Amino acid sequence: MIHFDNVTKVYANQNRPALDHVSVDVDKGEFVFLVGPSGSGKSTFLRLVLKEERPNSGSIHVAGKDLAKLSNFKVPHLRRRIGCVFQDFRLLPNKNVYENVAFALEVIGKPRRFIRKVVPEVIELVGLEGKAHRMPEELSGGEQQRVAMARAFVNRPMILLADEPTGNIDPATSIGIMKVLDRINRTGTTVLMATHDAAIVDSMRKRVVELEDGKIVRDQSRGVYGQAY
Ligand SMILES: Nc1ncnc2c1ncn2[C@@H]1O[C@H](COP(=O)(O)OP(=O)(O)OP(=O)(O)O)[C@@H](O)[C@H]1O
Repeated sequence: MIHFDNVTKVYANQNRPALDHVSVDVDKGEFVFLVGPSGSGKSTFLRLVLKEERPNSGSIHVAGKDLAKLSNFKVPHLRRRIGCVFQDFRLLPNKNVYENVAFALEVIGKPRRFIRKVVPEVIELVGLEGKAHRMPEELSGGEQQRVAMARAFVNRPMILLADEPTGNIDPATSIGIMKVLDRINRTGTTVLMATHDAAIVDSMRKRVVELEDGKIVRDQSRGVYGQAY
């Protein structure tokens, strides 16, 4: 589903690569944690998957497509098939829960009847039934992140990228967020989550890919946050 072959990314005016000869394969339906210290290249990896950045060398395939050969006008189509969740939720403050989720489908032209059917289903999937008419400011951080996950998932993306999704959420609430990500993963969506949250990584026992100074230093199935000896 995601295939990096010897990928190097050096940002302009930087002498050290953000990613340095990275090769990794993520299969359809996998759940992968991307861990590593601040500045190790996790966000750069996610941006390359979305073709928000281009590598200096190496090749990247996403869902069988060589991103180097993907013309600019096809990039929005790629991004439509990849859901994104961020640390800071990024909800529309003047739309309620239902409208925030529905908006993701409206902008890609889905019919109103379809939207009315699937939005309540996804709101229920993330555990927010009964809260569809709340405004973001009337929700806890954990609930806002559930809305963001519903919005990212409502179009049934093949991949969900999560960049530090529990970064602004207390540990007890984070467990609920991870249950939703696990539920999304069980529908067949490939999940790639960048995180510093050791407790969460240790509790999930999923594949762990660790970056350090832009290099993969560990790739472990059913791993933990720190190196397990
Ligand atoms: N737009 C940019 N321009 C120049 N350098 C950048 C840019 N984005 C990231 N970098 C540099 O690339 C390296 C990797 O950064 P990246 O954001 O991918 O790390 P990260 O592991 O996601 O860190 P964090 O956990 O703090 O988010 C860092 O040295 C960073 O300073």
